[in-house]
Amino acid sequence: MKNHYVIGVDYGTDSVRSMIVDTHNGNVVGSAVYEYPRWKQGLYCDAPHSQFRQHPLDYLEGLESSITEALRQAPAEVAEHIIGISVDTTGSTPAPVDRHGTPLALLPEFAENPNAMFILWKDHTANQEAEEINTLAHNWKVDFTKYVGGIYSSEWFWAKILHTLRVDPAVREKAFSWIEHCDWVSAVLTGQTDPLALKRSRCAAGHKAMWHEEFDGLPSEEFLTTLDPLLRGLRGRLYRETYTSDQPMGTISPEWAEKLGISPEAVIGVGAFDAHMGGVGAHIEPYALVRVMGTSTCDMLIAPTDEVKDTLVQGICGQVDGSIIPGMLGMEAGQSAFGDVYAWLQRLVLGPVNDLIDDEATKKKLAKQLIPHLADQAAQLPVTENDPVALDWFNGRRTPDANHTLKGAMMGLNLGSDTARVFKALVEATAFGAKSIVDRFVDEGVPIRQVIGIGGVAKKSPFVMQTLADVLNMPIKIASADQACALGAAMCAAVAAGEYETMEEAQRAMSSGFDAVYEPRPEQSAVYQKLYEKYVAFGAFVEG
Ligand SMILES: Nc1ncnc2c1ncn2[C@@H]1O[C@H](COP(=O)(O)OP(=O)(O)O)[C@@H](O)[C@H]1O
Ligand SMILES: O=C(CO)[C@@H](O)[C@@H](O)COP(=O)(O)O
Repeated sequence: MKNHYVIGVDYGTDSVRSMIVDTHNGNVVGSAVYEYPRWKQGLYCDAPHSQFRQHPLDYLEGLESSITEALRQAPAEVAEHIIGISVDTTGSTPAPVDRHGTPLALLPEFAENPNAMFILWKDHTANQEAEEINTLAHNWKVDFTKYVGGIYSSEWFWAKILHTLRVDPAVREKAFSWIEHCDWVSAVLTGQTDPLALKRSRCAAGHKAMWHEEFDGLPSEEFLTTLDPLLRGLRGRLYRETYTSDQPMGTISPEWAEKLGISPEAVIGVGAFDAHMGGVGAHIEPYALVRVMGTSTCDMLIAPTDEVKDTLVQGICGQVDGSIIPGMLGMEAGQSAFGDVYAWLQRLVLGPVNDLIDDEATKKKLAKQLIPHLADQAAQLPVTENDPVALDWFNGRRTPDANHTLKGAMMGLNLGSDTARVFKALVEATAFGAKSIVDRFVDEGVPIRQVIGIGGVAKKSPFVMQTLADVLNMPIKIASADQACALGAAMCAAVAAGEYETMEEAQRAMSSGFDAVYEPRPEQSAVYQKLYEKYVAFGAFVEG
C-alpha cells in the first residue's frame, strides 16, 4: 500500500507548529515550530489594558515557514504524497475582513492598526460589551447564551466585534464581515476567502458566536440590533451553515501547492480550535475530560447527544453538536491562566534580578531553571491545612461562570512564606480551579470518568500533575503525543481527505497512546479537600 501523509497545523498563543504524519500509523516524519516575530516583540499589545492583538502576517509567514521546514526534515518522497492539511488555532480570535475576506491589517492603510488585526482569545478589552450581551440575553425572549453556559465572555466573538465597531470608525466603515483565525487560515490555503462562501467551523461558531440550530444559526438580527444598531446587517454577512472538522473545506490552491511544494490535490479540512483538535489527538472518548494544560487550560469532554438530552451545563464555554467528534456533543470549559500563573511568579522573581545582572548566559539559565527548581523544592514541603491559599484568577475566570474582571489573590502569608511556598500555593490554586470545573460538570449531571492531560505543562511538570491528581482525587493519564493538538489536526486532515471514514477510525490508527499516570495520594487528597473549602470561601469573599 502506498504511504499517505497529512499535515496538522497548530497555531498556539506564541507560535505555530506543523507536523507531518503518516496516516497509517501516526508516525511523525517532520515537525517544525515558528514563533510569531511581531507578537514576540510585544507589538500591538497593551497588557495592562488586556489588549492582545496578532498581525495576520505572523500567521502567514508562520504557515509557510513551519510547513516548509517540517517537509525539509521529512524524506524527499513525502511532499508528493501529502493528501490533506487541517488547521487548528486559538479562539475566539476573530479579525475584521473586507469583501474578499482579507483581514484589514493586510491593507496598507490598516497595516499598523491593532483593531484591524486578529483579537487574540485572551484580549479582555470587551468586558463592558460582554456584560451588555449578558444583560440583554438574560432578558430576551430566548436566551441565546443557553448553549454557551449561560454567560457570554469578553473572550468571545460578538463582544470583541462590538467593542471594535464602537472604538474604531475606520475599521467599522471598512469591515464587510468578520472571521475566526481557524477559518481564515484554512480558507487561505484553498484560495477561496469569500466571507459569504467559505465553510465556517462548527466548533468556533457554536462555542463562541452563539450559533445553534435552534436559533436558525446566529442570534437574531433583532437581538443584535437591539444590542447596538452598529451591528445592523452583519448577521447576513456572516454565515448560516457551519461544518465539522471531518469535512473538506476545499482543495489546496495552485499557489499554495507550489509555495509548499506539495501535491495540488491535497485536501484542506475545515478548521477548529486547538483544544478541540487536541481532544481528538489525545484519543478523547465519552466522559473523559481532556485537559489541555499550557498558558491557559481548555477542558474538553464529549458525550453522546442522546444521553445528554436536555441537560444544559451552566457556566461552561458551551456544548456544541460535533465540535470535537462529529455525532457527539462537545463540551468546553477551562481556566484563563494556568502556566501563565507560574510565568507571572517567574517574572516577579527574575525581573529585578535580570535588571541587576549583565550576563546573558546567566539570565537564560535562570529563566530555564527557576520553575523546575521551585517545583523540586515545593514537592518536598508538607501539605497542611494552614498553608497559604491563592486564587488562580490572574487573567480573570473563564469557567465555571465566566468573569474576566476577577483578579488573583493570596491569603495566609507570613514571614516564613518563601518563594517555594508561594509557588506551591499558586500550583494548588490552579488545581483548585480545575476542581471547581470538574465539580460543576458532575453537579450538573455529566459524569467525569477519567482525566487525560496534554499540553506543555502536562508534559513538563510532574509536580503540577501530581498536585492536580491529589486535588481532584482522580488519576491523570498523560498522552504520549508531544504535540497532541497538531496530531489531532493531522487526524482531522486524514478524515477530511477521505483516508478514514470517521474520526474514531483515524484515532485508532494514528493515536500514540499514553505514557504516564499520576495516581492521587490519599493523605494529601484529604488535606486538599479542606484547603479547597478555603479556596471556595476565599473566592466568594473576593468576588463579593
Ligand atoms: N517546568 C514547568 N513547570 C510548570 N510550568 C511550566 C514549565 N515550563 C513551562 N511552563 C509553563 O508552560 C506554559 C506554556 O505552555 P505550552 O503548552 O508550552 O504553550 P501554549 O499554551 O502557548 O501552547 C507557560 O505558561 C509556562 O509558564
Ligand atoms: O480558548 C481556547 C479554545 O477554545 C484556546 O484557544 C485558548 O485557551 C488558547 O490556548 P493555548 O493555551 O494558547 O493553547
